[in-house]
Amino acid sequence: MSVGLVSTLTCRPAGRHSEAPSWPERRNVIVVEDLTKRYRRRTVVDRLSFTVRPGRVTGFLGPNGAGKSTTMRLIVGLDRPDSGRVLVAGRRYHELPHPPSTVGTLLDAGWARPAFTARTHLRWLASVTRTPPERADELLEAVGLARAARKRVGDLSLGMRQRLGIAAALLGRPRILLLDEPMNGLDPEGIHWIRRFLRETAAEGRTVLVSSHLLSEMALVADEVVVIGGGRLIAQAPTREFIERTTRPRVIVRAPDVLRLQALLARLGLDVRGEPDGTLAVRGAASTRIGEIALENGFVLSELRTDHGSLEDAFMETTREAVEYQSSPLADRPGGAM
Ligand SMILES: Nc1ncnc2c1ncn2[C@@H]1O[C@H](COP(=O)(O)OP(=O)(O)OP(=O)(O)O)[C@@H](O)[C@H]1O
Repeated sequence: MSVGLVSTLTCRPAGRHSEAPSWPERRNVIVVEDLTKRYRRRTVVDRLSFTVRPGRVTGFLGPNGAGKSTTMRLIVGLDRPDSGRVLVAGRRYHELPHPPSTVGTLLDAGWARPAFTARTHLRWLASVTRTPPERADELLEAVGLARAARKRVGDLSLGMRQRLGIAAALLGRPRILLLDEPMNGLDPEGIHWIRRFLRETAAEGRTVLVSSHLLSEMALVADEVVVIGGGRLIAQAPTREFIERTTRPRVIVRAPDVLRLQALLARLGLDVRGEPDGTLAVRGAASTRIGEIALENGFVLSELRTDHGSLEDAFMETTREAVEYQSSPLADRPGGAM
């Protein structure tokens, strides 16, 4: 599949709008301000504020039911907030002069008419968004669906429907992309493609907000994360900083005489754990100190490094209290829930 798609998304010349001075004017920024949404009596987005900036991929993370999709719908005016506001490129979504060229969205890849072919679906969308029909073919090629162009939407696999949804989001050559779980159902090649695509899109100065539960993927692709739980903001930070601030670093040590070294470090009051791969995970001292202890006591080390933990560790740590739908210990055991 080609990633040349990104280079086909050309930016339009910057234009200034005449808004009230208090409204942000920066072209590609999404500002979510004190946003609240209730369904019946239930508050699902709760005084949420964050900013999504261009030139980077922003991962939108949260446990099931945290309010990510609702927030995305509110950003593009598919739902009305009870209070607060969202500014997209300095305006409310419905005030944008030509929304498809400002914001491209993938919010529900399943909404296309099943009887349409992939090509008809995209061409139909092109006609309603006043986009040249050739763009549909160009995008089918770019997202790897050229050979499935004549297949009915209803016959496409989940991953193919995701690709079609991404193509639809790109029709208007938008400056801002909002993608809700774009990796759902994609095969490894598709995931590799979307990773490159997101990075290249951000590198072109566009704004990318992408939600996903695939935290190892988000660790690779997201420069920054917005983490929510129970509709509230938990964190907004560069991904690395979020991980380092949230997880307790461990020093990983590998040594031929691992058991004696483990005993020594434990005697010195350090928290030492033997790992299944034969390394020691040590907490309570920096790697330099552990190196010194090893040297002073004649131990040979074959590995010594600091492990800051993963995005998943940081996510689990920060969202623990906000997790609404939690599996029971029984279901954690292989076959336990059967
Ligand atoms: N139209 C609606 N009517 C009533 N409740 C709704 C509606 N849409 C969403 N909700 C509720 O709002 C809460 C937040 O849902 P939302 O889909 O935004 O969460 P999410 O973070 O995207 O979850 P997931 O990761 O599971 O997709 C959920 O409890 C959901 O049931």
